[in-house]
Amino acid sequence: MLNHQDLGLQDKQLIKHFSYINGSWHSSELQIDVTNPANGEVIARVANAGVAETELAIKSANDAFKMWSSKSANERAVIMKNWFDLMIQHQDDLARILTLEQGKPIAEAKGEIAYGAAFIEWFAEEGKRIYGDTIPGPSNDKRIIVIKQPVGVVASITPWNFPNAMISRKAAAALAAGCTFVVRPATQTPLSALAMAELAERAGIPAGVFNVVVGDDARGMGEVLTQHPDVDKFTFTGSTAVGKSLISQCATSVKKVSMELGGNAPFIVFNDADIDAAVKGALMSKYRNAGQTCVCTNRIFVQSKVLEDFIEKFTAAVSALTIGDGLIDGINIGPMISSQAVEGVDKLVKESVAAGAKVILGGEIDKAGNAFYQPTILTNVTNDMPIASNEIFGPVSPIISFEDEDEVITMANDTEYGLAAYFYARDIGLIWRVAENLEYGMVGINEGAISNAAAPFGGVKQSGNGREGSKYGLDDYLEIKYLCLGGLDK
Ligand SMILES: NC(=O)c1ccc[n+]([C@@H]2O[C@H](COP(=O)([O-])OP(=O)(O)OC[C@H]3O[C@@H](n4cnc5c(N)ncnc54)[C@H](O)[C@@H]3O)[C@@H](O)[C@H]2O)c1
Ligand SMILES: O=C[C@H](O)CS(=O)(=O)O
Repeated sequence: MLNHQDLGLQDKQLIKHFSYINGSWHSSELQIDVTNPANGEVIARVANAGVAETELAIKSANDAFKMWSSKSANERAVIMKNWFDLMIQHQDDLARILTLEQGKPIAEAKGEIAYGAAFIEWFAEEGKRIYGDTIPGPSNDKRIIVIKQPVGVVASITPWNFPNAMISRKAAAALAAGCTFVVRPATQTPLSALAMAELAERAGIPAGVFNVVVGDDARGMGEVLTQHPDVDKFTFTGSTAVGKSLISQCATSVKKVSMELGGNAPFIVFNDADIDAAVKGALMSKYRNAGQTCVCTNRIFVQSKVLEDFIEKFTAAVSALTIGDGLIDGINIGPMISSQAVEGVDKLVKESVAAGAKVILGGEIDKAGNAFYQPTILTNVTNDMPIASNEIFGPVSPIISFEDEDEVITMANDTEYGLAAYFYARDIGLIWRVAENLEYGMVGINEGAISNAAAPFGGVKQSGNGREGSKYGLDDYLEIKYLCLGGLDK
């Protein structure tokens, strides 16, 4: 196992080995190995918390709620701004920790830290704008008043693909609203979450307000987080399959729920598109994090007149991508999270080739190691092939040709998912029709990078419910209370 010195951090105190509960670091007998997906090296061992520690974290959050929610929005904002400042101050170390445990290229990891911190900065301010209403009453002796209050204790489970930003996108909104927070991060990537807890403590976030429980008993810990009577709201980011199971668990106590789930993003190139811009946008939206993002392009639809031109330019661009250890500057494609993930992607490719798809680039596990999959392009793909109907979650671009607008809208919408969609066109009438007819929560128009803290991130259909980021992102952490003031005519 590497020791702290080998990890190359400026601030070695950012590597934490214990769950963070009620302002203290909690050891456990068993341990979990945290491995670098690029080479399989054990980079750290963390204590393996379980149901008991999860229950303790919820109790701590419940005990801290009155104190935290009674602070003014300004007081909470000052502390959250400290947290933001520390995240930016330690951006390089946090990014290195992230790449070591998750694999993404270091430049992307630095981008994720800035993206994650942006939610803390954004919601520190939004918390000051939680407005209510006064509504004209039905008679002159009554007044209707609406106030908004924090929902209470928030429990969450987050994925490995954005181990910093998926936590801060939730925790920042929760804390700004006056809620307290418990997160169980993915087992593969606990170090980023624990480093966030270390900086939260340094920022002055009080004990019990922000808690991180790390353990590999996902099911057992999940049952506590979704069913404990002191949890008022549950929020999850991950696959649709797991999300469905967690929603049903939350039903037992009618918890407030928000879900950020899977995707199957169409990327549509129309005849009048700027092809060079479309190639750039497709590269960004497809190959970020080796294709392991929920909003990654999953199907590329190209209108027939520009098909050959797009394929030629896109193939040249993808061929230029470099694959290797994410810690090496200039690497574009790092390892996937595991060799099992690679095998799953390779299976989709092979099954689709058997059904008639053609590999024009890549299509194999890379010589860099068994967790590396070559940036791949398939042509002659149809919408019903496995590579098109499944969320790939890997660096593979299936290209599907189409003739007209109605045909491509029908194909693009023919999925249970509805998270992100992208299209490139110039005709303003077509832009409005396509934007309104795509059944997705987020649509990039002549743009492949759409995620930012000011925008409402979320999906429709089986991609989830609720929104994270933007002025809408607080709604999931607030309850509306209606006050009816009577007897005012005396
Ligand atoms: N919509 C979004 O914002 C968003 C963001 C990131 C990832 N995702 C989706 O997440 C998926 C990839 O991430 P993943 O492989 O970590 O997803 P996953 O659903 O397998 O795991 C997500 C989290 O849930 C935990 N988990 C798994 N089974 C559980 C159970 N039975 N009970 C409780 N917890 C359980 C995991 O340990 C992990 O922490 C993709 O589908 C991707 O689209 C969506
Ligand atoms: O994959 C999950 C993230 O939500 C992607 S993004 O960084 O928010 O675009």
